[in-house]
Amino acid sequence: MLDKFFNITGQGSSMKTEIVAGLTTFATMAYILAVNPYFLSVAGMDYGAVMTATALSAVIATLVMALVAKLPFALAPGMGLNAFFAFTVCGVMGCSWQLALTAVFAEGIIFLLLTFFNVREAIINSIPTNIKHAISVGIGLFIAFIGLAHQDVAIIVQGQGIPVHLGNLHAPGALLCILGIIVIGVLLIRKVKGAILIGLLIITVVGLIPGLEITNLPKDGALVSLPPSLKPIFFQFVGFEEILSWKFVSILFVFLFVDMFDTVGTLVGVASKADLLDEEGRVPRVKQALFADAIGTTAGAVLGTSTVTTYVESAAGVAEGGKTGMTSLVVAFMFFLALFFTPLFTMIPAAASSSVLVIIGIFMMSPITKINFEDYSEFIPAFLTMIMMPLSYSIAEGIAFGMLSYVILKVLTGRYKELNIAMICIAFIFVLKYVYNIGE
Ligand SMILES: Nc1nc2[nH]cnc2c(=O)[nH]1
Repeated sequence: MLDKFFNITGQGSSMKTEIVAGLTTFATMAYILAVNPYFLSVAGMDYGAVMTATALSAVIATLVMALVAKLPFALAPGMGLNAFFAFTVCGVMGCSWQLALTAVFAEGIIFLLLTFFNVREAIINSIPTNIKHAISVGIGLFIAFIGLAHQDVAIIVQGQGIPVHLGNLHAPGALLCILGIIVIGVLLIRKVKGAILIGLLIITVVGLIPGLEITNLPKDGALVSLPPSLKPIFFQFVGFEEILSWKFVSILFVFLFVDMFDTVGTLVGVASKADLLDEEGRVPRVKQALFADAIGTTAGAVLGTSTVTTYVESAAGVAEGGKTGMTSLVVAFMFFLALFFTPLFTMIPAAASSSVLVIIGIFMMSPITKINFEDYSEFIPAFLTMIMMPLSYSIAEGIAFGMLSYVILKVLTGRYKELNIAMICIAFIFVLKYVYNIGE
């Protein structure tokens, strides 16, 4: 029945492949169950309640992705915007978390409307093919960088006088991450099914060796626990008088902008990697996928968490052969289980997930061969898209640099016939963003 509903065999996949893919994606995302509550608790929110909201919002959004869009993508509160929520909006700007949550809710509603009126779909379809390939490559570089620079791994660290440099390779976190890359690499070369998942488990077990202190053991030894109550953060929005301010509008704009281009980039990049794009380079059922994202953000804000987004980690399951909504159904089920087994799932150490991020980074690089290297009006924007993602630490900024340079170069070389109205509108919005420093 599930095979028929998701057309698993028809798409050249199998039930086993889809389940392994779902488990793999979940394993690379499980860290969010611990990290999101940690970030939002810095903003004053209740840690346990945010953990429940994180898992529940991931279940809801990923279920919509599985059952309505039938695509192998998983969703959860994003790491870029939860940091912006906690450290910029509530920290630097001094706003209450209730105001920040209201901005997330408003963003979710606007997203629903933009999706309903096909605006987001038009944006995705207007991205030039070479930039679409470059988005995948840029995400690859970005996630490998995230893995290598994770504080518990620190193979790449902040430099003194230079932006970054090599960290201490003798530290256990760095060594285990390197071991993870080698183990998964060997398994992949030997074509072992479930290579990423096996690698994750091996590093988690090796991290248990006494003295290493890599794998996070549950504090009181209990692996099962009831989910904490949502009550302190459920439906906590501010009134109209606080919404009618420039501060609120500028916060809302950043949530909207980053979420929109992050999601667009992730959908295009990971779908391209999964060979899911049609002949014209379009993501199938993209409207439904965007709908899942918008529902996730809106429901997440009601439950009490920052913007829910489509995760780049979905590339891990796709790399294991996941092609259908069955993969995401497994992820949704695992997030549901996680509500009761949080201590178990948060054992996976950063060294293990970071080695996976590096390996996925390598997978995401492969569309580089499809980029047109001969025509500089295509290659320069593609290059800027790729290089700006890791260096600005943002998928959205990478796309902004790529799209802006694309339009400028085509106009200045008299090739404006290759542009369409949507591209010009997007470039114009990016010009406004940079001229007025919105989001800085
Ligand atoms: N696309 C995307 N994937 C993520 N994985 C973890 N955080 C994020 C995020 O903010 N965006």
